Amino acid sequence: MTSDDPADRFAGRSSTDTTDDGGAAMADRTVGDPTADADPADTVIETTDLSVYYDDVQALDDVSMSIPERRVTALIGPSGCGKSTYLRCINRMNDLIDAARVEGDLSFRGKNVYDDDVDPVALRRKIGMVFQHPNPFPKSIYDNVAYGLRIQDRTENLDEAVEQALRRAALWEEVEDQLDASALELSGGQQQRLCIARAIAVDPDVILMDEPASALDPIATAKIEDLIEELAEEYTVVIVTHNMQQAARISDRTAVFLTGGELVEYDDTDTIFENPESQRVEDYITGKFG
Ligand SMILES: Nc1ncnc2c1ncn2[C@@H]1O[C@H](COP(=O)(O)OP(=O)(O)OP(=O)(O)O)[C@@H](O)[C@H]1O
Repeated sequence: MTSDDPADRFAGRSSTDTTDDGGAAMADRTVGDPTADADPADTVIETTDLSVYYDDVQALDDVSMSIPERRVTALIGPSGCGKSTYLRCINRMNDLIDAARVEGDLSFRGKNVYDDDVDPVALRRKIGMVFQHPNPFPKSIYDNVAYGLRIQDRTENLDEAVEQALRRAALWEEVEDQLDASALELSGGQQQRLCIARAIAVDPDVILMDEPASALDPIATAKIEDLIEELAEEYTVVIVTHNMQQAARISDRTAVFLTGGELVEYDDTDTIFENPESQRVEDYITGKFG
């Protein structure tokens, strides 16, 4: 019998060789109560004592947190506190950095993504990523979105899949008459939505976003923010942002990292911004440092 567990599709394992509690057993070891308003089974990503080093520099220090399904989780904190490092651990993009060393456990739907039997390429199909600067391929709009599907030989109903991804990325109406035009002719905001369409075309479970709007003007930023909120109806979204107002506007949960790669507080976004537990977090969000 084939398992429906998304994690099976990146690890090539049987449905019986890991726990099926979605990592809930570890929830009591996390900062705050990450699943206060949700069933613990809704945890998609569970980090336990995650530390990352670049050679001798420690970028993350024993980070434990659970990321809930179909919510927007924002990672905020001053420059260099490890937000991007944490994000890149989730889909093993840090594998591409020779100096990076990861310790601890990071599970995606109950399976440690650093286990030997995990294929990072397959993992990245389930956990897509959108970067700070839009990076469409120098190809047509259509070919950008179709790219991942073609690589996977999923070319049946390709036109329909491309249209659906562009619709979900709120770009279809702007590009439906110019699908063969170069993606590089689009505006920066459109290019970023195209990159989001490219990421969702392969049907991921999680979308990681590293400051996806920081290179965009306010109107394009507003569109991306609206889109992120819509995407969370279907996907789990984790976003790094320097913009605290943006985190407050669009996220459900907020994790505050401070210097040294320490996760200082993680809670509902309203609590973080209105009633943080830690004085250091209050000082940071009120602009006293950072
Ligand atoms: N490829 C790398 N090689 C060596 N050190 C790195 C590398 N990437 C990050 N670092 C170091 O790791 C620490 C955390 O960096 P990271 O980029 O994760 O922080 P950040 O919070 O995302 O910062 P920013 O908000 O400025 O993007 C910093 O001290 C940084 O210099």
